[in-house]
Amino acid sequence: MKVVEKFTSINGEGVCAGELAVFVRFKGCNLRCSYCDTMWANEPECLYKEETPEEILNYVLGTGIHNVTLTGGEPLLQKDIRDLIHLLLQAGLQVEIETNGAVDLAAFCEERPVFTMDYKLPSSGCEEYMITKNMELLGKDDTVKFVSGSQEDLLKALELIRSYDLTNRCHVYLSPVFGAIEPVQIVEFMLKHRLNGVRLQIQMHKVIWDPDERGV
Ligand SMILES: C[S@@+](CC[C@H](N)C(=O)[O-])C[C@H]1O[C@@H](n2cnc3c(N)ncnc32)[C@H](O)[C@@H]1O
Ligand SMILES: Nc1nc2[nH]cc(C(=O)O)c2c(=O)[nH]1
Ligand code: SF4
Ligand SMILES: [Mg+2]
Repeated sequence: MKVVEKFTSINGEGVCAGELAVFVRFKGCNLRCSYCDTMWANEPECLYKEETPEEILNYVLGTGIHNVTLTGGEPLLQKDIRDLIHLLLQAGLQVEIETNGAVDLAAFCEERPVFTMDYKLPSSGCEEYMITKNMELLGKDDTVKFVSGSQEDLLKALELIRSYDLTNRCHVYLSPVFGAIEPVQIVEFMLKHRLNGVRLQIQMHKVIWDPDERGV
């Protein structure tokens, strides 16, 4: 598997935000979002270490931390990702996958990690690649995240939350594209539309550390 970084930190995003987590970041992505904060991991020349699922499991076990986040890049494009998910779950770890909404989740639903799935909104430039039937595969422990950079994005998120009844299916987060929209604008939008059951999320690691710092 093509690993570009592994580190321990607090999870800065999602339902486990604030808890310790081990991160494994994989190289390569099938999208190119306008705002991507880890585009370096998607570049063909990015250096990586080839590691087996067993080696990754051993690293994770060695940290003594129970939450594992697989991210990237797009982690579900790694050839051995199913083997890795299997090993981590078998070891009793809490496995979260950050995925971009452009990979069919049906293939990953037997042995179930927790999915944090983005729906890429208009300002990402990648909305056309969204596989909307993924929404129907999500359950109460999963999350749909709308990373929003404009009012147009927020209106699209609202439409999807309503049409898929997302707040009754899974966790729903609105998160600002870092630096593109003020969090208060999202709060105002939530109040205006009475978005009960939806949470605002700010990437906590970008508040704690320099926003461009890697490995945190
Ligand atoms: C770098 S992506 C990797 C996983 C997967 N490719 C995806 O997009 O979900 C991890 C998370 O960071 C979010 N993200 C990337 N750039 C961001 C930015 N500039 N501001 C806020 N969130 C960002 C993505 O939307 C995604 O939820
Ligand atoms: N601390 C921290 N938490 C995170 N949660 C999701 C991340 C990601 O890049 O997917 C991330 C990250 O890069 N750092
Ligand atoms: S899908 Fe994720 S990793 Fe890929 S470009 Fe978009 S934010 Fe970056
Ligand atoms: Mg990140």
